[in-house]
Amino acid sequence: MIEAQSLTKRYGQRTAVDAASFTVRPGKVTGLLGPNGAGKSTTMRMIVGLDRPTSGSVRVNGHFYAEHSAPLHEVGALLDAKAIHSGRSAYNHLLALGATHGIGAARVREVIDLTGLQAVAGKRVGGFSLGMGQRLGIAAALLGDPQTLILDEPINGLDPEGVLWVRGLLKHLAAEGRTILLSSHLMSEMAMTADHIIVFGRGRVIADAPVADIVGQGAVTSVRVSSPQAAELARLLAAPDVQITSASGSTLDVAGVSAATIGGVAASNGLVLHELTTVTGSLEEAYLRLTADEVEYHTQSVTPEVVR
Ligand SMILES: Nc1ncnc2c1ncn2[C@@H]1O[C@H](COP(=O)(O)OP(=O)(O)OP(=O)(O)O)[C@@H](O)[C@H]1O
Repeated sequence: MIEAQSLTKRYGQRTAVDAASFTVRPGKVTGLLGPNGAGKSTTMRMIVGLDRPTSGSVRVNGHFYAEHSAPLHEVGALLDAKAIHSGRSAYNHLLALGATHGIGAARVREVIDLTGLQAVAGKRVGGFSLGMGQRLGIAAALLGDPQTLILDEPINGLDPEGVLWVRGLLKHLAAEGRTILLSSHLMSEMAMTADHIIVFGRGRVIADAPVADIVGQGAVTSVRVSSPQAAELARLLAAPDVQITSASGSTLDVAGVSAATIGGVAASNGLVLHELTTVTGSLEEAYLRLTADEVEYHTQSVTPEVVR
Protein backbone atom coordinates (compact mmCIF):
# COMPACT_ATOMS: atom_id res chain seq x y z
CA MET A 1 0.00 0.00 0.00
CA ILE A 2 1.26 3.47 -0.88
CA GLU A 3 -0.37 6.45 0.85
CA ALA A 4 0.43 10.01 -0.22
CA GLN A 5 -0.92 12.97 1.73
CA SER A 6 -0.65 16.48 0.34
CA LEU A 7 2.63 15.39 -1.25
CA THR A 8 4.41 18.46 -2.61
CA LYS A 9 7.77 18.97 -4.29
CA ARG A 10 9.13 22.33 -5.38
CA TYR A 11 12.31 22.93 -7.29
CA GLY A 12 12.91 26.66 -6.78
CA GLN A 13 9.90 28.44 -8.31
CA ARG A 14 8.74 25.27 -10.04
CA THR A 15 6.10 23.10 -8.31
CA ALA A 16 6.66 19.60 -9.70
CA VAL A 17 4.12 17.89 -7.39
CA ASP A 18 1.33 19.97 -5.90
CA ALA A 19 -0.48 18.68 -2.77
CA ALA A 20 -1.08 15.23 -4.29
CA SER A 21 -3.11 12.85 -2.11
CA PHE A 22 -3.78 9.31 -3.29
CA THR A 23 -3.70 5.68 -2.16
CA VAL A 24 -2.30 2.82 -4.24
CA ARG A 25 -3.98 -0.34 -3.02
CA PRO A 26 -2.69 -3.92 -2.92
CA GLY A 27 -4.07 -6.60 -5.24
CA LYS A 28 -4.30 -4.25 -8.20
CA VAL A 29 -2.17 -2.80 -10.95
CA THR A 30 -2.40 0.98 -10.68
CA GLY A 31 -1.32 3.08 -13.64
CA LEU A 32 0.13 6.56 -13.23
CA LEU A 33 -0.61 8.72 -16.27
CA GLY A 34 0.01 12.32 -17.16
CA PRO A 35 1.56 14.57 -19.79
CA ASN A 36 5.33 15.20 -19.90
CA GLY A 37 6.41 17.13 -16.82
CA ALA A 38 3.21 16.36 -14.87
CA GLY A 39 5.18 15.09 -11.87
CA LYS A 40 4.97 11.31 -12.22
CA SER A 41 8.69 10.53 -11.92
CA THR A 42 9.12 13.04 -9.09
CA THR A 43 6.27 11.35 -7.23
CA MET A 44 7.85 7.92 -7.77
CA ARG A 45 11.23 9.20 -6.59
CA MET A 46 9.66 10.58 -3.42
CA ILE A 47 7.94 7.25 -2.75
CA VAL A 48 11.31 5.47 -2.69
CA GLY A 49 13.14 8.21 -0.79
CA LEU A 50 15.27 9.48 -3.71
CA ASP A 51 13.71 12.94 -3.36
CA ARG A 52 12.49 14.62 -0.17
CA PRO A 53 9.01 16.14 -0.25
CA THR A 54 8.95 19.91 0.28
CA SER A 55 5.82 19.26 2.34
CA GLY A 56 3.30 16.47 2.82
CA SER A 57 4.26 12.82 3.10
CA VAL A 58 4.21 9.44 1.42
CA ARG A 59 4.27 6.09 3.21
CA VAL A 60 4.93 2.62 1.80
CA ASN A 61 3.37 -0.29 3.70
CA GLY A 62 2.62 2.13 6.55
CA HIS A 63 6.14 3.58 6.92
CA PHE A 64 8.31 6.25 5.35
CA TYR A 65 10.82 4.62 2.98
CA ALA A 66 13.76 5.60 5.21
CA GLU A 67 12.17 3.81 8.18
CA HIS A 68 12.31 0.40 6.48
CA SER A 69 15.26 -1.60 7.79
CA ALA A 70 15.38 -3.79 4.65
CA PRO A 71 13.80 -1.62 1.91
CA LEU A 72 14.50 -4.07 -0.97
CA HIS A 73 12.10 -6.51 0.73
CA GLU A 74 9.42 -3.82 1.06
CA VAL A 75 9.50 -1.97 -2.22
CA GLY A 76 11.19 -2.74 -5.51
CA ALA A 77 11.64 0.07 -7.99
CA LEU A 78 12.57 0.49 -11.63
CA LEU A 79 13.05 4.20 -12.07
CA ASP A 80 15.62 4.67 -14.80
CA ALA A 81 16.71 1.51 -16.57
CA LYS A 82 19.27 3.46 -18.62
CA ALA A 83 21.04 4.54 -15.41
CA ILE A 84 23.02 1.28 -15.09
CA HIS A 85 26.32 1.67 -16.96
CA SER A 86 28.18 -1.07 -15.22
CA GLY A 87 31.24 -3.00 -16.33
CA ARG A 88 29.85 -5.82 -14.20
CA SER A 89 27.89 -8.73 -15.59
CA ALA A 90 24.12 -8.78 -14.99
CA TYR A 91 24.63 -11.67 -12.57
CA ASN A 92 27.29 -9.79 -10.56
CA HIS A 93 25.28 -6.57 -10.62
CA LEU A 94 22.30 -8.35 -9.05
CA LEU A 95 24.56 -10.24 -6.63
CA ALA A 96 26.13 -6.96 -5.44
CA LEU A 97 22.69 -5.39 -5.03
CA GLY A 98 21.43 -8.41 -3.10
CA ALA A 99 24.51 -8.49 -0.83
CA THR A 100 23.27 -5.36 0.98
CA HIS A 101 20.22 -7.38 2.10
CA GLY A 102 21.74 -10.85 2.55
CA ILE A 103 20.15 -11.99 -0.72
CA GLY A 104 22.30 -14.72 -2.24
CA ALA A 105 23.03 -16.45 -5.54
CA ALA A 106 19.92 -18.67 -5.48
CA ARG A 107 17.51 -15.69 -5.54
CA VAL A 108 19.68 -13.91 -8.13
CA ARG A 109 19.38 -16.95 -10.41
CA GLU A 110 15.62 -17.04 -9.77
CA VAL A 111 15.08 -13.43 -10.92
CA ILE A 112 17.41 -13.96 -13.90
CA ASP A 113 15.24 -16.92 -14.96
CA LEU A 114 12.03 -15.00 -14.27
CA THR A 115 13.11 -12.07 -16.45
CA GLY A 116 14.47 -14.19 -19.29
CA LEU A 117 18.06 -12.98 -18.89
CA GLN A 118 19.70 -16.45 -18.71
CA ALA A 119 21.51 -16.11 -22.04
CA VAL A 120 23.07 -12.72 -21.18
CA ALA A 121 23.53 -13.06 -17.40
CA GLY A 122 27.32 -13.31 -17.80
CA LYS A 123 27.57 -10.34 -20.18
CA ARG A 124 28.67 -6.82 -19.28
CA VAL A 125 25.64 -4.69 -18.36
CA GLY A 126 27.13 -1.65 -20.11
CA GLY A 127 26.61 -3.36 -23.47
CA PHE A 128 22.95 -4.20 -22.90
CA SER A 129 20.22 -3.09 -25.30
CA LEU A 130 17.39 -0.92 -23.93
CA GLY A 131 15.10 -3.95 -23.68
CA MET A 132 17.71 -6.06 -21.87
CA GLY A 133 18.36 -3.12 -19.53
CA GLN A 134 14.62 -2.94 -18.78
CA ARG A 135 14.54 -6.66 -17.98
CA LEU A 136 17.57 -6.25 -15.70
CA GLY A 137 15.88 -3.28 -13.97
CA ILE A 138 12.79 -5.40 -13.39
CA ALA A 139 14.97 -8.25 -12.09
CA ALA A 140 16.58 -5.81 -9.62
CA ALA A 141 13.15 -4.55 -8.52
CA LEU A 142 12.00 -8.13 -7.87
CA LEU A 143 15.19 -9.21 -6.08
CA GLY A 144 13.90 -8.71 -2.53
CA ASP A 145 10.50 -10.30 -3.34
CA PRO A 146 8.89 -6.99 -2.29
CA GLN A 147 5.27 -6.40 -1.39
CA THR A 148 5.22 -3.16 -3.40
CA LEU A 149 6.60 -2.51 -6.89
CA ILE A 150 7.11 0.85 -8.55
CA LEU A 151 7.96 0.82 -12.24
CA ASP A 152 8.55 3.96 -14.31
CA GLU A 153 7.94 3.17 -18.00
CA PRO A 154 8.78 -0.56 -17.62
CA ILE A 155 7.85 -1.49 -21.20
CA ASN A 156 9.89 1.25 -22.82
CA GLY A 157 12.15 -0.46 -25.35
CA LEU A 158 10.69 -3.93 -24.95
CA ASP A 159 9.75 -6.01 -27.99
CA PRO A 160 6.15 -7.29 -28.30
CA GLU A 161 7.01 -10.53 -26.52
CA GLY A 162 8.58 -8.50 -23.70
CA VAL A 163 5.53 -6.23 -23.44
CA LEU A 164 3.28 -9.28 -23.16
CA TRP A 165 5.59 -10.75 -20.53
CA VAL A 166 5.55 -7.58 -18.39
CA ARG A 167 1.75 -7.42 -18.62
CA GLY A 168 1.42 -11.05 -17.47
CA LEU A 169 4.01 -10.62 -14.72
CA LEU A 170 2.37 -7.49 -13.26
CA LYS A 171 -1.09 -9.06 -13.31
CA HIS A 172 0.32 -12.17 -11.62
CA LEU A 173 2.11 -10.14 -8.92
CA ALA A 174 -1.04 -8.10 -8.25
CA ALA A 175 -3.10 -11.30 -8.01
CA GLU A 176 -0.67 -12.40 -5.27
CA GLY A 177 -1.84 -9.36 -3.30
CA ARG A 178 1.07 -7.04 -4.07
CA THR A 179 0.83 -3.31 -4.68
CA ILE A 180 1.90 -2.37 -8.21
CA LEU A 181 2.34 1.21 -9.44
CA LEU A 182 3.51 1.76 -12.99
CA SER A 183 3.75 4.65 -15.37
CA SER A 184 3.53 4.46 -19.13
CA HIS A 185 2.66 6.78 -21.98
CA LEU A 186 1.29 3.84 -23.97
CA MET A 187 -2.45 4.09 -23.40
CA SER A 188 -3.49 0.88 -25.13
CA GLU A 189 -1.02 -1.06 -22.99
CA MET A 190 -2.17 0.74 -19.85
CA ALA A 191 -5.80 -0.07 -20.67
CA MET A 192 -4.89 -3.76 -20.90
CA THR A 193 -2.63 -3.92 -17.84
CA ALA A 194 -4.01 -1.55 -15.21
CA ASP A 195 -7.08 -2.00 -13.02
CA HIS A 196 -6.98 1.51 -11.61
CA ILE A 197 -5.66 4.80 -12.97
CA ILE A 198 -4.30 7.94 -11.32
CA VAL A 199 -3.91 10.88 -13.71
CA PHE A 200 -1.56 13.77 -12.92
CA GLY A 201 -1.79 17.17 -14.54
CA ARG A 202 0.71 19.92 -13.63
CA GLY A 203 1.60 18.15 -10.39
CA ARG A 204 -1.98 17.66 -9.22
CA VAL A 205 -4.12 14.51 -9.14
CA ILE A 206 -6.86 15.18 -11.70
CA ALA A 207 -8.42 11.69 -11.77
CA ASP A 208 -8.21 8.63 -9.52
CA ALA A 209 -10.60 5.83 -10.48
CA PRO A 210 -10.95 2.32 -11.91
CA VAL A 211 -10.01 2.10 -15.61
CA ALA A 212 -13.60 1.32 -16.60
CA ASP A 213 -14.89 4.46 -14.84
CA ILE A 214 -12.25 6.68 -16.46
CA VAL A 215 -13.03 5.28 -19.92
CA GLY A 216 -16.77 5.50 -19.25
CA GLN A 217 -16.77 9.11 -18.02
CA GLY A 218 -18.20 11.17 -20.81
CA ALA A 219 -17.18 8.60 -23.40
CA VAL A 220 -19.20 8.94 -26.56
CA THR A 221 -20.50 5.66 -27.89
CA SER A 222 -21.30 5.69 -31.56
CA VAL A 223 -22.13 3.19 -34.25
CA ARG A 224 -20.15 2.82 -37.44
CA VAL A 225 -22.33 1.76 -40.35
CA SER A 226 -21.18 0.93 -43.81
CA SER A 227 -23.71 0.57 -46.59
CA PRO A 228 -23.80 1.11 -50.37
CA GLN A 229 -27.09 2.96 -49.59
CA ALA A 230 -25.59 5.11 -46.81
CA ALA A 231 -27.29 8.32 -47.90
CA GLU A 232 -30.73 6.71 -47.85
CA LEU A 233 -30.04 5.13 -44.45
CA ALA A 234 -28.92 8.53 -43.09
CA ARG A 235 -32.21 10.07 -44.25
CA LEU A 236 -34.22 7.32 -42.51
CA LEU A 237 -32.25 7.68 -39.24
CA ALA A 238 -32.44 11.49 -39.11
CA ALA A 239 -34.00 12.70 -35.83
CA PRO A 240 -33.35 15.65 -33.47
CA ASP A 241 -31.30 13.55 -31.00
CA VAL A 242 -29.36 11.58 -33.63
CA GLN A 243 -26.00 12.89 -34.87
CA ILE A 244 -24.69 11.49 -38.12
CA THR A 245 -21.27 12.21 -39.53
CA SER A 246 -20.09 10.66 -42.71
CA ALA A 247 -16.61 9.16 -42.67
CA SER A 248 -16.72 8.41 -46.38
CA GLY A 249 -19.42 8.10 -49.02
CA SER A 250 -20.52 4.68 -47.84
CA THR A 251 -19.66 4.94 -44.12
CA LEU A 252 -21.64 6.75 -41.41
CA ASP A 253 -20.76 7.42 -37.76
CA VAL A 254 -24.05 7.55 -35.91
CA ALA A 255 -24.49 8.73 -32.29
CA GLY A 256 -27.74 8.73 -30.35
CA VAL A 257 -29.18 5.46 -31.65
CA SER A 258 -28.20 1.83 -31.00
CA ALA A 259 -26.73 -0.64 -33.48
CA ALA A 260 -29.84 -2.81 -33.01
CA THR A 261 -32.16 0.03 -34.04
CA ILE A 262 -30.01 0.91 -37.06
CA GLY A 263 -29.97 -2.77 -38.13
CA GLY A 264 -33.77 -2.88 -37.75
CA VAL A 265 -34.29 0.27 -39.82
CA ALA A 266 -31.99 -1.09 -42.55
CA ALA A 267 -33.73 -4.49 -42.64
CA SER A 268 -37.26 -3.12 -42.76
CA ASN A 269 -36.28 -0.84 -45.66
CA GLY A 270 -34.37 -3.50 -47.59
CA LEU A 271 -31.01 -1.69 -47.26
CA VAL A 272 -27.75 -3.65 -47.51
CA LEU A 273 -25.25 -3.28 -44.63
CA HIS A 274 -21.55 -4.13 -44.96
CA GLU A 275 -20.62 -3.13 -41.40
CA LEU A 276 -22.48 -2.36 -38.17
CA THR A 277 -20.09 -1.77 -35.24
CA THR A 278 -20.59 -0.15 -31.85
CA VAL A 279 -17.56 2.05 -31.14
CA THR A 280 -16.93 2.67 -27.43
CA GLY A 281 -14.56 5.24 -25.96
CA SER A 282 -10.92 4.32 -25.35
CA LEU A 283 -8.63 5.14 -22.44
CA GLU A 284 -6.64 7.30 -24.84
CA GLU A 285 -9.69 9.43 -25.67
CA ALA A 286 -10.65 9.71 -22.01
CA TYR A 287 -7.06 10.63 -21.09
CA LEU A 288 -6.79 13.27 -23.81
CA ARG A 289 -10.07 14.83 -22.67
CA LEU A 290 -8.97 14.82 -19.02
CA THR A 291 -5.59 16.37 -19.72
CA ALA A 292 -6.61 18.76 -22.52
CA ASP A 293 -5.94 21.79 -20.31
CA GLU A 294 -2.97 20.31 -18.48
CA VAL A 295 -0.50 19.77 -21.29
CA GLU A 296 2.52 22.05 -21.00
CA TYR A 297 4.37 20.98 -24.11
CA HIS A 298 2.02 21.28 -27.07
CA THR A 299 2.94 19.81 -30.40
CA GLN A 300 2.30 21.66 -33.61
CA SER A 301 -0.10 19.82 -35.86
CA VAL A 302 1.56 18.63 -39.01
CA THR A 303 0.01 20.26 -42.04
CA PRO A 304 1.38 19.94 -45.57
CA GLU A 305 2.82 23.50 -45.25
CA VAL A 306 4.79 22.51 -42.12
CA VAL A 307 6.09 19.33 -43.74
CA ARG A 308 7.25 21.18 -46.82
N1 LIG B 1 15.83 17.83 -10.29
C1 LIG B 1 15.00 18.71 -10.80
N2 LIG B 1 15.28 20.04 -10.77
C2 LIG B 1 14.43 20.95 -11.27
N3 LIG B 1 13.24 20.65 -11.84
C3 LIG B 1 12.90 19.36 -11.89
C4 LIG B 1 13.74 18.32 -11.39
N4 LIG B 1 13.11 17.13 -11.58
C5 LIG B 1 11.95 17.41 -12.19
N5 LIG B 1 11.82 18.74 -12.37
C6 LIG B 1 10.65 19.42 -12.97
O1 LIG B 1 9.50 18.96 -12.31
C7 LIG B 1 8.44 18.78 -13.24
C8 LIG B 1 7.92 17.36 -13.15
O2 LIG B 1 8.88 16.49 -13.70
P1 LIG B 1 8.69 14.90 -13.73
O3 LIG B 1 9.94 14.34 -14.32
O4 LIG B 1 8.29 14.41 -12.40
O5 LIG B 1 7.46 14.74 -14.75
P2 LIG B 1 6.92 13.43 -15.45
O6 LIG B 1 5.45 13.45 -15.28
O7 LIG B 1 7.64 12.23 -14.95
O8 LIG B 1 7.29 13.71 -16.96
P3 LIG B 1 7.68 12.70 -18.17
O9 LIG B 1 6.42 12.08 -18.62
O10 LIG B 1 8.24 13.63 -19.20
O11 LIG B 1 8.69 11.73 -17.63
C9 LIG B 1 8.97 19.14 -14.60
O12 LIG B 1 8.60 20.46 -14.88
C10 LIG B 1 10.46 19.03 -14.44
O13 LIG B 1 11.13 19.93 -15.30
